[in-house]
Amino acid sequence: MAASHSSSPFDLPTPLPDSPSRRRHAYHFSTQCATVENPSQKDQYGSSSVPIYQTATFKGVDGQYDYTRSGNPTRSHLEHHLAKISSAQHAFTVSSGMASLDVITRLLKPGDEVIAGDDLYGGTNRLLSYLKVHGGVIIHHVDTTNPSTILPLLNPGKTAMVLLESPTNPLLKIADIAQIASDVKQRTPEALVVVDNTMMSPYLQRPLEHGADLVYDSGTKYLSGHHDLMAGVIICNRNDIAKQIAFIINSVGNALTPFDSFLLLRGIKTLAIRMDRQQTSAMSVASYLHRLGFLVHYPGLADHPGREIHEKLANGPGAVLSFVTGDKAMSERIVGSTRLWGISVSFGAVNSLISMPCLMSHASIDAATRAARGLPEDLIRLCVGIEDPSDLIEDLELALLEAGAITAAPLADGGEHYIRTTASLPRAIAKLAEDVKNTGLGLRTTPRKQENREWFVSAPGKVILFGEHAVVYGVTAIAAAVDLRCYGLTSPRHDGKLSLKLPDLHNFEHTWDIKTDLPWDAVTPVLPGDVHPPTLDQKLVDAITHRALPPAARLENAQSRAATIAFLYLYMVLTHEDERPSFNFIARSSLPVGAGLGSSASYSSCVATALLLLHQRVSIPSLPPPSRGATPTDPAHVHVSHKGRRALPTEVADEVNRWAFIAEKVLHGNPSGVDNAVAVFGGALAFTRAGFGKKGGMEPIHGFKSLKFLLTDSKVPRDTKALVAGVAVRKENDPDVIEPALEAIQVISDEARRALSDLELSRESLLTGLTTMIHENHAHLVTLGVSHPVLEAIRAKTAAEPFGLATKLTGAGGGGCAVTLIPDDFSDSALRELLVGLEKDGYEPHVTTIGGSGLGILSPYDENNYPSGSDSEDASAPEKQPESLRKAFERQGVEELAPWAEGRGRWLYV
Ligand SMILES: Nc1ncnc2c1ncn2[C@@H]1O[C@H](COP(=O)(O)OP(=O)(O)O)[C@@H](O)[C@H]1O
Ligand SMILES: C[C@@](O)(CCOP(=O)(O)O)CC(=O)O
Repeated sequence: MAASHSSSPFDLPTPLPDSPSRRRHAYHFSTQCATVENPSQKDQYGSSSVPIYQTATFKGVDGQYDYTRSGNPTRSHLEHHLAKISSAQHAFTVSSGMASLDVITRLLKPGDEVIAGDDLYGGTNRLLSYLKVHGGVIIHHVDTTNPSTILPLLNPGKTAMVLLESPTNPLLKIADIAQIASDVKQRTPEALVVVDNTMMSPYLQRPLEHGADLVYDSGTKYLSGHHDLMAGVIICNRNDIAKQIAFIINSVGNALTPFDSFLLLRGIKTLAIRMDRQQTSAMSVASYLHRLGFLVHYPGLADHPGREIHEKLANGPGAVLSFVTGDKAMSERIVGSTRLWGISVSFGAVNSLISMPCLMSHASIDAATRAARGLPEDLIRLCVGIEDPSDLIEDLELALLEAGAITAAPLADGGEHYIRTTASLPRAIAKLAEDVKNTGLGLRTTPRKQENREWFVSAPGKVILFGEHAVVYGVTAIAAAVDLRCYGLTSPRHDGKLSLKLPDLHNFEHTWDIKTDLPWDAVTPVLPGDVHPPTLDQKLVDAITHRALPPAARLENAQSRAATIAFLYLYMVLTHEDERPSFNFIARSSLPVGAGLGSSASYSSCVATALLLLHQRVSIPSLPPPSRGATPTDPAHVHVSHKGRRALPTEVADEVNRWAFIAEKVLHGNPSGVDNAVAVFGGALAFTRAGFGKKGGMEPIHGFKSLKFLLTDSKVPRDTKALVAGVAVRKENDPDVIEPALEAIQVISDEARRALSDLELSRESLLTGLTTMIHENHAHLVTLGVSHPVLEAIRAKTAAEPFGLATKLTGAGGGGCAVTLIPDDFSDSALRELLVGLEKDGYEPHVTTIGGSGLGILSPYDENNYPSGSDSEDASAPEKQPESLRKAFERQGVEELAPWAEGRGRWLYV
């Protein structure tokens, strides 16, 4: 993991790459941990280990230090080192993790309100309860796994602090720190977002980067790693808060002692290496218990409900997990039977520990509150150390056997294996059902209603500025929404049929009898609340391909073939039991199809949204009914100045994004996910795919809106799937050429991200920098083998005098589109001349600004304006009835599509 250094003043000895062409990488985290250097505090004898200044006072009057309560050189070294590895501006160390929270909560005043989680470390809960009684502070406990539960409690002028743990202790629940921090900043900007990061350490998670104001760690745990000291760490970036924290620590007198500072500094040097080992073993232990059938809480497991969010926030699942047995006495027996696992509170040491939170770390929370907050009495927490994982699993297995939690069962081949004893199964099943029910988009308790609405949805295409192809291998891509979109419209049927119409693809159209024409025997439905596995169900793809596609003659076009399979795949896996909605779906796009502008992702996003709405797996927020009749131009609601943006909740966007990614997999084989992320979330993003040894996720970039680009469609068709597969082959055959190109592209993306977010960078430097980076990124794409003579011709034309512009291919390349940066001082007449020249050569140029809205859904309040476009009803529809939305949609020319759709009413956007 490369650390981000831009915000830390402690930039030595870490080198910063100063030009995209000079590949000099920032030191990785483990290097930084091991390298303790503070240039402003050189040791007089050059000692390689920081000395312990075991002194209470310092002589003299004008020295840097006078009294160890206020400052001590050993502690300064430690704090400098902690700020460096946390990429933070300020770090403080105190006598324990709880002392950190004590210092932080001293920022509160009587009457202030604090919002905290409902699954919290017992000590945190105890201190908050104390403050409630003695400090007049109002504490709200909420389920932080659902950011929307916090919203109603955000009380401007009152809410002073939002206190989060993620993962929580001990249930390993995940809070979307980034989403919550953004909500808090929007509604109660004065409130501080505080995160207890002890479970993760700065190696795995840096909440300041996700919008937190203050982060604290119990240094007793992973940072020190040996359970031989107590320490607390507080980090922050804001100078005003840092000043107050320093004041409180000095006043209270709980700063870390010189000797403990020395020990903590020593421990930190091995943080990364310990955590890597502990995390890998934790994954093995979690998988082992999961295989036996226990309900295991660990964000590394595929079925963990918060896994995707956790992967966005952190670089790994950590080394703490918990599980239930269904029986408190049995749990006690298991804990008592282990030998290698020490029965102990705390976690983070090199030795593995086992505990029952309700009897130990969380015993200070009374039983009724524990029950109310869903903390099971039989919960066992495991904190995995660095011992050999096979010894750990064997010890656990023997303890499970001794306690009667597992039993030997015969295998068909005559061997035997262990299975969980059935006595505790009902409880686990009940819990599972409860978990599913509790997920926001979970199982419906009411039967499905017949859907009579027409759903009109749309999603934008994208332009990748930097990082295409490389993004498939974990390199960051910088991409933004374009102002061309795909539109999808559903209309209900009542005849048990399903139809798909794709006017852009040779007017492809087909209708299926849902019961008889689709290969239902091949589908494993994904139930509401569940996520689709990371790989496609090839059996279903094959069954659709061979048994559900229309005759070959009608589907010789590979594009409509792929689009149909993607549509049917989603339709079938989203269907469960006999809930099989009957409707027509039609998609049209103002984007060129297959030109590198993400037409497939915008189509996938429209399909996913339409199907999720029709399968009633997502719903859009309800508004009060209009006070007067709506018309196509007047939605009859209060005017909303932000034009519908942010009206679709994040849960809907996330769910659509997950399913659009599945459709993209059908269309592309191995998509990175950047295209569908832009299609759903809109704006401009720095996107990194998860799973390449570094943090995956996306970050919005704001510096794009003012830039003007030219997108030139070369009109040379190409196939993303084949181009991506081609790069994979070259990477395999020629790693010495391809790997350095991928690394160089990462440097460009990092640099571009930094430049675009740097508000102080002059416009001229930004444009010059982007120009260089466009040339360099294109050169690397040539190395990856995805350019095309026609793209080089467009580059040459735009670069030639008098234009002198920088152009690169965008998207998969091999034809498709090129993107050209238009600087501010490029005259209108030169632009006209360039456009005419490009058109003359047979290309299709399009001047655009980027970064507009993502996924949109037409608010359904206009449903009365258009009768349902049901095919089965059309025949009997009286001529004089107004035209159906579907008919009008089909009739629009491609140029009019966007303004016409806009005029249909109020669009809600992500
Ligand atoms: N308007 C549309 N209607 C139907 N299918 C579409 C549409 N736009 C894109 N697709 C699907 O996406 C595929 C194009 O994907 P791809 O080659 O990656 O091009 P792009 O670079 O535009 O995303 C098409 O073959 C088709 O299957
Ligand atoms: C080449 C790639 O980086 C982008 C593909 O974009 P498009 O399909 O050409 O619009 C592949 C991907 O990110 O999935």
